[in-house]
Amino acid sequence: MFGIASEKLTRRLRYLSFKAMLRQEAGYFDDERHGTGALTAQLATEAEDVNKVGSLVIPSFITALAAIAAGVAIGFASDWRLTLIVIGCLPFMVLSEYAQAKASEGTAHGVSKAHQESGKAAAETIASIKTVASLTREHTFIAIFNEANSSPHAEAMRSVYVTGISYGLSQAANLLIYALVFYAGSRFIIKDMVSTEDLFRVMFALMFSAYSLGMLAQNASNYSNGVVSATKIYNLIERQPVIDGTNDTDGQAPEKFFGNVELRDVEFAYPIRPNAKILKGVSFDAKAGQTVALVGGSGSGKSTTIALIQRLYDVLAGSTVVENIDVRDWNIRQLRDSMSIVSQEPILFGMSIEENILYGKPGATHQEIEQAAKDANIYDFIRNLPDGFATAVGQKGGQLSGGQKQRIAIARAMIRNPKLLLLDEATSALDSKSERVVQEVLDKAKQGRTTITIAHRLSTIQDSDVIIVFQRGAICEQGTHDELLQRNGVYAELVRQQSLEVTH
Ligand SMILES: Nc1ncnc2c1ncn2[C@@H]1O[C@H](COP(=O)(O)OP(=O)(O)OP(=O)(O)O)[C@@H](O)[C@H]1O
Repeated sequence: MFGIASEKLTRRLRYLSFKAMLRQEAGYFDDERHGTGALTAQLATEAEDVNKVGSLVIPSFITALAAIAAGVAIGFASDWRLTLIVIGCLPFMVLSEYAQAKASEGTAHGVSKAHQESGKAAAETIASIKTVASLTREHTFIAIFNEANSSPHAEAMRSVYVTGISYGLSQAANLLIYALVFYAGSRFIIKDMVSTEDLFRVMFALMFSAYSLGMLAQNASNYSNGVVSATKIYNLIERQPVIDGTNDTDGQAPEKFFGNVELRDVEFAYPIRPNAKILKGVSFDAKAGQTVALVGGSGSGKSTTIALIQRLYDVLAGSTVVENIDVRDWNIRQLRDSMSIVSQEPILFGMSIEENILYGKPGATHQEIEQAAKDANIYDFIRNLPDGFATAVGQKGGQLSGGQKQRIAIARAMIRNPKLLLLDEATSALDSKSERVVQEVLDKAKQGRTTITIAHRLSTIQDSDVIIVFQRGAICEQGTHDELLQRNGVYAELVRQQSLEVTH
């Protein structure tokens, strides 16, 4: 009964903590202390700790209480002197069981923590197997894994000694206590103070009580682990995120969305590095239907700007305004639903092509899915696959080429028919042939919507209505391609550098 109840509670806690994780704002995950690895490990193990309280600690507490009551009653009904002697010895027996449990539990914890470290090294290597193989660095990573494994090995060796010695000591203590009680009992029998039956009755009744108390003592450590884990889980569940991506009730949304975006004197620093200003007074407009390009050196704050438009973070000062509403006043789900983003690394889920596209617009008809695939110029490819739209893409889309993945990601973005399209270097991870195909798709996709695009290849954004040039977190120039060339400033220099790269 307790087992069933605690299993149900564990499932609920897992559900609530996963839901809580999805509610947290992006900055929460940037913080290494709350890295995804730590949180998912928390999800897996801490609910289990709480489970043990219900399935082990509570039942063993009730069993121990019942066994002690019965043992003491039987003992006193048989012989009170022997009963008092055995009761006097009980704390020592319980203590020795507890010490043994504590020692082996402590070392087991150390071993499993050490194994987690080496497991992390192994998982990271396997996940990057192609890079490891192409760098021919297999031996390096085998050595790293071996090194990471030496700590669990040392821990395990320590555990063997500690567990062995503490087990031996606790068994010796128990046997000593038995010997003492039998010695006292036999003296009583010789003196005719007690019968042999009574001696064995008292012994067995109270020994079973001691055994159940020992079990309780062993499980008591699970109780403290359970409390610590429950506190962590509840802290996560009860944390009120500043930006709650699952909240679909609060906030407002405009009646009609045209795709107007406005940044006003935006100052920003990432929560993990609050003193490093990333954006310093950034202001620009993207009017409905315009194509606005963000260009500039690496690390100048372009992707950060896109993240602020999606309200993955909050600005420190100034405001990000979408359709005349500050993003902080928008309903966060409606804000994000009203735009689509295509980024450099297309992220597909390990499901079918159809399911992946459907994530853009749950409930879309098959016709809409096909149309989105046509818009993304991937329809013919999908139709020629043996399983068509039902083809599984593999984990992270691993069974597709970069260009195919990107076009499916574009289909997922286009199925929403977004009025605001954000493109964060959507073609820069592709080879030149795929890049051309995807660029054509994107050029078509820009029609009839506001597009904010980050591009390194300046030739792809020359026709933009406005080009915004970022330099170290601030805008240094903005205008059309021709205006900026005439100005002969940073943009013109970037164009010169790229044409030099092309001609060389
Ligand atoms: N999650 C984060 N936490 C802390 N700092 C970050 C985070 N993401 C980016 N940064 C830092 O913010 C700065 C701006 O990064 P951002 O990605 O916006 O630049 P970018 O102009 O898009 O660069 P690139 O063209 O290389 O993609 C960089 O210095 C980067 O190290």
